[in-house]
Amino acid sequence: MTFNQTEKQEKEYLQRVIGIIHDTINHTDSSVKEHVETLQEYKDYIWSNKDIDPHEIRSMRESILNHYALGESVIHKRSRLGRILDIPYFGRIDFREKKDGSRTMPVYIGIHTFYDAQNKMNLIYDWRAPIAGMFYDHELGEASYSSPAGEVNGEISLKRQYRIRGGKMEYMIESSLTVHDDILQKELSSNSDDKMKNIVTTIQREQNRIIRNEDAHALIIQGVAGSGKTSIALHRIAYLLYTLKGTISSKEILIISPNKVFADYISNVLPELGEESVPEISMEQILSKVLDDKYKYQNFFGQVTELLEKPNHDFIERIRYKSSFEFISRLDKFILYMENHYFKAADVKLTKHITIPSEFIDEQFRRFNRYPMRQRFETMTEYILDMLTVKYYFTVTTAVRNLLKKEIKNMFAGNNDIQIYKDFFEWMGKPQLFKLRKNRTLEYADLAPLAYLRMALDGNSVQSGVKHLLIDEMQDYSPIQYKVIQKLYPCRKTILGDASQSVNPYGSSTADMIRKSFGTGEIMKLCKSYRSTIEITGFAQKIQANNELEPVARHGEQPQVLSFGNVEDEFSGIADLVSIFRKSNYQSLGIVCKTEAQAQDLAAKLQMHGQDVYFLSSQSSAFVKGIIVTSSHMAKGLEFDEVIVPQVDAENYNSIIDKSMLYVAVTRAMHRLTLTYGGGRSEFIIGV
Ligand SMILES: Nc1ncnc2c1ncn2[C@@H]1O[C@H](COP(=O)(O)OP(=O)(O)OP(=O)(O)O)[C@@H](O)[C@H]1O
Repeated sequence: MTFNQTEKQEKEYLQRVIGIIHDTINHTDSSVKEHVETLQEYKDYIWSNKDIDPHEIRSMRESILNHYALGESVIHKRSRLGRILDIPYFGRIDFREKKDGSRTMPVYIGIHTFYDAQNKMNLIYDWRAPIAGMFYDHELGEASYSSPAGEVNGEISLKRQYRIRGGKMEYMIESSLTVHDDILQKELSSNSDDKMKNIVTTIQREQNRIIRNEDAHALIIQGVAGSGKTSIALHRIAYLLYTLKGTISSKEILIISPNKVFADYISNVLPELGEESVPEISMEQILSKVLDDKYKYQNFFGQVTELLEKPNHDFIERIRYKSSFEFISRLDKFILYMENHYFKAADVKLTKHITIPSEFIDEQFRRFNRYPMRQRFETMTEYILDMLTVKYYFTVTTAVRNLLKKEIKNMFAGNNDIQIYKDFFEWMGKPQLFKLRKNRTLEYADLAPLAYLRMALDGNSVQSGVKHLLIDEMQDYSPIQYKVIQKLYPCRKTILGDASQSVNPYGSSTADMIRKSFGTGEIMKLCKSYRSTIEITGFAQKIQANNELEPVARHGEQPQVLSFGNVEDEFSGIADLVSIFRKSNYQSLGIVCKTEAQAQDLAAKLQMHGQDVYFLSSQSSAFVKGIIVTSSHMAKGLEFDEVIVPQVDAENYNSIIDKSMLYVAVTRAMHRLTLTYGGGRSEFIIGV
């Protein structure tokens, strides 16, 4: 007989579980109170007794620290319990192990484990627990999971999904499937939020494989637009924090994210899953730090803007070449060349009677070749002075030591970063590929090679505090950037992106290129797209086809392309669309322009027209709900219920990079999409 067979029984059981959670919360509250009172008692005692002996103080300090730690863990437990009251669980499987005498066990699955201490049983299993993995991976019938004691085989005889909100069961669905389509459809049809939400109730099988992959040292996820890459990567982090508890903590994970707005947008997922947020950083910050933040540089946003607004053949060539593997191999050869030609030894007169011959100094430079070049000076100095002391009883003074070190350093022609980098281009016979901008500002594409050179000369500063690195929007980074990353962060990595969504088409990387740069990596693909309706996905496919993409079966309105006679009419049309949006049930509207300048201009005009819109710029640090006017570059990774793409004119959208931007813009739409133009229609939307 099935445990909780009927919906009525399930509803009663839910209330029983909630009652037990309440009891546990009450118990936890009194435990917190006790800890607070005890700590207060200690404090009072210390304040009122001036002559406590040191022995007693020591033992009291230990007790206080103990109470404090216990109190903290109880508070943590209390907040977890508070969270599960709302949705204690969302799924159930009945599993019977293939073993004599074993009984069918109902496994209720939620965001956190809940153990009923009184009855000594687990009432809810964490979605990350090995047994819970079967909920995502298996249909009814034979199933297995890996436990610490080995593979457990058995059979799933029942599978249910529940929608519980505010502690009330809205409905339950019994299904033989992994995750029932109706529930997924309901999730996907709902409106967007101001922050990314967790998808723990509807994780799909192919997504679960990525979340739970513990083997790959570098897991590279190539996923089509809206396939859940970012969501999955964050669930994977939560999974790793659970599975590897004690060996990795949130602080030891680092996310390389494209900008502050995106970091803010995803910041809720881990806390929703009961984990702390993890630190984030940008690629530019990492590279600039390697160079001691010494140089002014054009940032990535600046590079993209320049490519969009003032595309210049030479600039494109510089970026393109610096993103090639040939460039890396030339750079490696140049480093070898420096090793052989940049150190010119000379005699050093240490005192009136002692001169160190150049041959001897040169020999030492070669002897210490296992050290990076600029690290040898100190070691060579020490070695030479030691030899002098041993052989000639020479007394080394600080002045002599400093003199010798300075002389040796001056024999090396590679002490100035920018100079050697310039030399490198001369040496290759391609001096035109390096250009310093006004005020000695480096181009973005030069930041990584310069950091690479610096690390070769000074040694790597391995960031051993980072145990797992997450890189989102992987397609926007070039192979040389990955080389630097690999040297700095030799830890495990999860890297995700979509080659079709590059805003940096001349300097982008595919999954294969990333694997080649790292020298290792397992590539996994996500081909199903969940964000947009079939109609929107079909429209995007006509702009830039991806044969691997499979849209989720969810229908909606046909995207519209609206033609206006001129820009003024187009603007009025957009203002009308904004008014229509306000009357709709949708929560978020993204007006996504090609460039930031266009977005700023449009936002200002709409504001003048009395429309309450928010201009999201590259300087913004938070995502807001409502009506946003922004550029494609900034919109990347975000999503909106409705998207309007203005100015899709032939003049505005005609290059490869324009096409990429248009693709990014249209794939941000979940439910409704409109494109407008006031002049000639762009070739990218002819026939769509
Ligand atoms: N299994 C799932 N259940 C419910 N929703 C899902 C699922 N997978 C993805 N989604 C939804 O699809 C949308 C896209 O997810 P996400 O932003 O993670 O995709 P992405 O691949 O990173 O997108 P892009 O590369 O286009 O920015 C989100 O609204 C997410 O909640």
